[in-house]
Amino acid sequence: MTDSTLQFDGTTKRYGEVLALDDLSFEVRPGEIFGFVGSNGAGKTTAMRIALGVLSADAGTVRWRGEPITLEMARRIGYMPEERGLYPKMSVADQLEYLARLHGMSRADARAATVEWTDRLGLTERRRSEVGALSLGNQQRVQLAAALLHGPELLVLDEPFSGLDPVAVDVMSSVLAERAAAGVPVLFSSHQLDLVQRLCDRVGIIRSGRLVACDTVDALRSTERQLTVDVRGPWDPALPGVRVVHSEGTRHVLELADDVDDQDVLRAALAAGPVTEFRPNRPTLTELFRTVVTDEGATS
Ligand SMILES: Nc1ncnc2c1ncn2[C@@H]1O[C@H](COP(=O)(O)OP(=O)(O)OP(=O)(O)O)[C@@H](O)[C@H]1O
Repeated sequence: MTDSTLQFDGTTKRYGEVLALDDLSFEVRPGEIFGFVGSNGAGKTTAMRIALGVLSADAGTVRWRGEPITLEMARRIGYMPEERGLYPKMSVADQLEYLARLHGMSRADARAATVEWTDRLGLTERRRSEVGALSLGNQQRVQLAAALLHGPELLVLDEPFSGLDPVAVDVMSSVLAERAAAGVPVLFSSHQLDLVQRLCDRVGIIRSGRLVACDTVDALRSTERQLTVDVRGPWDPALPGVRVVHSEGTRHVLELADDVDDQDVLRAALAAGPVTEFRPNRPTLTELFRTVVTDEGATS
């Protein structure tokens, strides 16, 4: 494979007793925005750090453009680590120019890119401020600028949206879409599943270091047979082959096994009282995530 796909292949990592990644395999294709989601401690950061070569795997490989990622290749990646590594006493502009230079840019290019990205991310007025004096959201914007200003050919971003206000979320979303449209593979982790649902071409759900679902958002949302039923009366919807995803008052979201006839569910509901709502339900990514995670137990 010589295209710019990022590929995890059987990646496994232990921290002592903790199996943080367990035979993790998936790929992020050129031009694709891939959302990496999972509970706290599921293994997202570990996977991303291995992709960057910051951490080594115990088994398996991560390849980009068909090869294990070398230090030289890593310079062409835009990486946003979970633990943000900015120098608090340096000004925003000095910081960004310095980081751009580390990525091999000339002084003039580094300066121009700093101006461009600080303008784009709404930091024009903050260029001369010390990073440590900025609000957390603005520090986050600087971190994003740092990941983007050298024109990376692969983006690996650990929770890039956390702490951003809605305007910054929109800017960030459009930047990711633009980079993907230019053919860059984009991998990012997030707990903001509505955002992931809106933005991503494909999503990988990781639980205890294993990939438990990986597909387009549409395909994932179609895998469950769910119904929303509202019955104005006391009703226990836990019929054979029916799992109650959640109930709120008289309104229930139900997941049906393959052999359950939805008309039987309707008859049972009508026997309990007037049915004011009965419709197939396409779960949101958030609902799907809850199902996938709680089905198989909580993570550490
Ligand atoms: N340096 C370390 N030493 C020991 N255990 C670690 C270390 N780093 C991570 N772990 C463990 O590995 C597992 C995966 O952690 P990781 O940080 O990759 O998860 P995550 O999905 O990024 O979580 P979050 O959403 O909370 O950021 C967890 O059980 C965590 O406690």
